[in-house]
Amino acid sequence: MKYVLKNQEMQDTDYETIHQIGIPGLVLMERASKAVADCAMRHVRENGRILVIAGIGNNGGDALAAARILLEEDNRTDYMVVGNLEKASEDLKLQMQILQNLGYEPAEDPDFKNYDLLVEGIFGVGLSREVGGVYRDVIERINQSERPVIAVDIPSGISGNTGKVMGCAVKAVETVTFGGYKRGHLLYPGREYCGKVTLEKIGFHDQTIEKYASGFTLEEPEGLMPPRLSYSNKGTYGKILMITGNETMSGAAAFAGEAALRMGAGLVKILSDASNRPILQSRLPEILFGERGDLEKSLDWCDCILFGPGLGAGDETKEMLEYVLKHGTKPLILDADGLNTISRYQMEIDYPYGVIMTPHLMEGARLLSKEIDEVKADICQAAEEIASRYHAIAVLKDAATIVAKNRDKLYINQSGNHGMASGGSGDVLAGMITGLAGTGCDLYDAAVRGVYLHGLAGDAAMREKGPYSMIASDILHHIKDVTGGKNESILPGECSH
Ligand SMILES: NC(=O)C1=CN([C@@H]2O[C@H](COP(=O)(O)OP(=O)(O)OC[C@H]3O[C@@H](n4cnc5c(N)ncnc54)[C@H](OP(=O)(O)O)[C@@H]3O)[C@@H](O)[C@H]2O)[C@@H](O)CC1
Ligand SMILES: [K+]
Repeated sequence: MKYVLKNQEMQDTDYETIHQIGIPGLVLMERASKAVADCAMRHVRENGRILVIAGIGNNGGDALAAARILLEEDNRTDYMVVGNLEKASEDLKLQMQILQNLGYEPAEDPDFKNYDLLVEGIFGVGLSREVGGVYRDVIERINQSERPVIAVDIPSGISGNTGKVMGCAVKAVETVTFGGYKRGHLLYPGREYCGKVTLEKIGFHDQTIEKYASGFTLEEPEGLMPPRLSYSNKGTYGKILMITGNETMSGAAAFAGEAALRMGAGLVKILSDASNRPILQSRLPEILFGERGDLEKSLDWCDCILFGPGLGAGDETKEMLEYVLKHGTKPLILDADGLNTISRYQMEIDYPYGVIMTPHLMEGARLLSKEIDEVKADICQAAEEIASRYHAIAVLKDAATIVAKNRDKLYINQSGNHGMASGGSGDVLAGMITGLAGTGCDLYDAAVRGVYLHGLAGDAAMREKGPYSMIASDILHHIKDVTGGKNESILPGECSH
């Protein structure tokens, strides 16, 4: 798990580290610049020429100190500063003075194409508005030079808060960042401008970062699945009720049902249109099948409910949803037509047993009565608004899916790929989350882990089938690769095969 910060949260972490813990800013800067210089040296061959381009804030200070370290290591390095030096930060002025004391003057109007590598520290977490004027000119020259660029902390022009391009932005091959990821590293389009993101420790302590970070991300699949016990039976791992699939969409029910079973669920019962009985029971004989009339007794039977995939958003769905919201007493996962029904009939939700809502951007926009562009402008905020308005855990699905719940840290997902943008993928996700929730996993953990593992299964599918040819069934097929436990013993000492 890694923390993710907004600009202000990083600045608060800086402030506390320097002024309360007592690590001088210049010590942090020296470690940051050493990490940047090391990264630059990995990118240039011997005798390669490096140009360091600094702004006038501390991001520029990191860059100039990196130039000094590169020169100390005998690299052919020039530097330049963009902006009015009279307004520069004290640390930037100091770093520049040190370079001059060592006899290194800034390069005058250098041709960027004469260098093998550019290192840019124009703006970091202090970027506060759209980029224009001389800064815009330099950023455009950097991109037009077609030279590899290393960005200090975050590519200049990318908002650390939203990943938005603030007028223009540097396209980097690698970004070296410090302490924790910034949201702009993980959210699109920023993520595409960063290249590889390397996270370095430079003296911020984990407790300080944890105190200020409002977000986190997962990078390791280990330890995410609920434990399985030697002494257990199918009742131990959850009885899941799925209200899914109308007469034209049996596939949605099949995908969600199989995904929950592949996540380790004990029993899955699908309530669907009667015409789906032969299709579902031949495709997935492991499931129990029920018709809509079984709703009342099925609600008593289950440990967890999935409502929505492939249902259609008509009056019958509305009536069933009203019934579930009134009589259900178990955690509820609302997906697809469950969500469309809520928007269409302007239903309010205040369900005390826990709700996860899994909208894609268009469904999210409808839930908030907003335009999709407003949602895209800050998807973290949109996810938080859905969570707060519907008293739910919101899983807002996009290339970087967000999971939000009031007062908890927000999750930003990094797994997955564009090959997953195809029919059925969302049903698989809904089934995976429900499978985890039904097994007794905390609901927020079920949402986060389901999203992350779904992305990893999609990555495994892409490696096998490629982004064009992979389909939702391939994601299902690869769930086995991400749940682990293949070598786990059934009884002590029984794992040799
Ligand atoms: N604290 C520390 O010691 C450590 C800091 N660290 C490093 O410092 C970085 C943060 O430094 P920072 O806070 O000085 O902000 P930074 O990103 O350099 O930019 C500020 C300058 O940009 C200007 N400006 C902003 N937007 C603009 C625009 N659109 N167009 C034009 N100008 C604009 C802004 O002007 P102003 O808004 O004040 O008018 C100000 O002059 C951080 O990312 C990390 O690299 C690490 O070394 C760890 C230790
Ligand atoms: K930068």
